[in-house]
Amino acid sequence: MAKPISIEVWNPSGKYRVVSTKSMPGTRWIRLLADNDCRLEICTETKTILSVDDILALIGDRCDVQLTEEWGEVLFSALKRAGGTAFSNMAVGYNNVDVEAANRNGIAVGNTPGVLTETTAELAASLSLAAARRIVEADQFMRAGLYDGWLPHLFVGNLLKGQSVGVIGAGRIGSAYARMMIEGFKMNLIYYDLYQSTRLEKFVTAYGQFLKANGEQPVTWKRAATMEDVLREADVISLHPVLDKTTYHLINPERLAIMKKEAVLVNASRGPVIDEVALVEHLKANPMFRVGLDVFEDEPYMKPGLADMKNAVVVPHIASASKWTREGMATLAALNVLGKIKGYPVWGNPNLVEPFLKEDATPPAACPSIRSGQQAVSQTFDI
Ligand SMILES: NC(=O)C1=CN([C@@H]2O[C@H](COP(=O)(O)OP(=O)(O)OC[C@H]3O[C@@H](n4cnc5c(N)ncnc54)[C@H](O)[C@@H]3O)[C@@H](O)[C@H]2O)C=CC1
Ligand SMILES: O=C(O)C(=O)CO
Repeated sequence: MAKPISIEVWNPSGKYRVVSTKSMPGTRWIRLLADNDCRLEICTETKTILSVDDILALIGDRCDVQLTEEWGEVLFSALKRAGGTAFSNMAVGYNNVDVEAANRNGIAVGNTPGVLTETTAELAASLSLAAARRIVEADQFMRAGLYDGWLPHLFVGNLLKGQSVGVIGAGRIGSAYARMMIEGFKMNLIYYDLYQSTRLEKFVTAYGQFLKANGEQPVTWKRAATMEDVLREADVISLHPVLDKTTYHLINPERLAIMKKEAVLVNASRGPVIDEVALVEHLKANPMFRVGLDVFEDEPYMKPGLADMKNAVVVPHIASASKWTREGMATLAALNVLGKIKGYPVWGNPNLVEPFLKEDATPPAACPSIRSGQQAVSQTFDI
């Protein structure tokens, strides 16, 4: 029998029981559930990743809906037995969710797209700059009291202006990142995706025309026929695909070998998109090659040797960590499960979630981004 697990309860007499495996930022998500006849139980365990037994104990013998954690057959069948109807990820990526198992158990699955697009892209841009200009190394140098005056060769890094920025996975976040690097640093884009990113292409064309009309060098875009074309040509490459079997170890030893020796590689998608053991070896052999990583293959751990690499900037999966975004993710996750309880229809476009995020407005009577037990959770829109 699983040991009891610490929780805080909101609206104890609520008709519907909603369980959250984490405390989430903000209070609107709590109010929305409590004000709609939900008893909300929030896990207050201090450990970060709950075990399956922990979550089974949380679900108990009656649970209407659930928010965020690793989910497969054991948990979805337990949620079904407890009368559950919905699960929502407090994340847009849902590789931690066995959607087929949810379908088999008739559990609707939600995620939180759109609200984290710019926040995540800004972190990827931050990692691009931090790696290109060796910010962390220089910071540590200063703090160690090693600076004793300006030197021509001190922490020389990479110029971005006029260089090539590569994006693999030009969806919501990849497109937002591309625009930041193009608008902000006049970089030229080369991207690879399974789908054409028409809106992004039109933006870059128009921006290039604007620059030319003002006597400046226009920026350009190119849709690569292969991923290798991006890796060969780009000076900065940022990874923004979903994690699935087609993108697992997408960056492998062979693809690392064809990248420029002084390239910058950024990953704010999922750790397993990169073969991290191969990356450590590549970083050791190529000191001018630099990486900026927000995610890791074996989170929360780094592969041996990565922590020692001066040409790596590493942060702990914080790409969506802005106040507005995290509170918005909590709101969307709560409204996904609340919408299922109320029998609301699915919102037409999960890319346009602003109507759900207005603090003092009543949210639309819809599920922001959830599919009934039979439909896929995520869609790819031409953004
Ligand atoms: N580090 C963090 O905190 C965060 C990480 N993420 C990750 O970023 C991912 C992308 O998020 P969004 O941009 O909102 O999703 P999205 O669905 O808008 O974009 C993903 C893109 O990847 C492309 N893609 C899929 N398979 C591919 C392949 N084999 N080769 C090339 N492109 C491929 C798709 O066509 C799509 O355009 C999420 O799935 C999640 O894993 C998202 C938010 C925060
Ligand atoms: O949204 C996601 O996919 C994350 O990784 C957390 O923001």
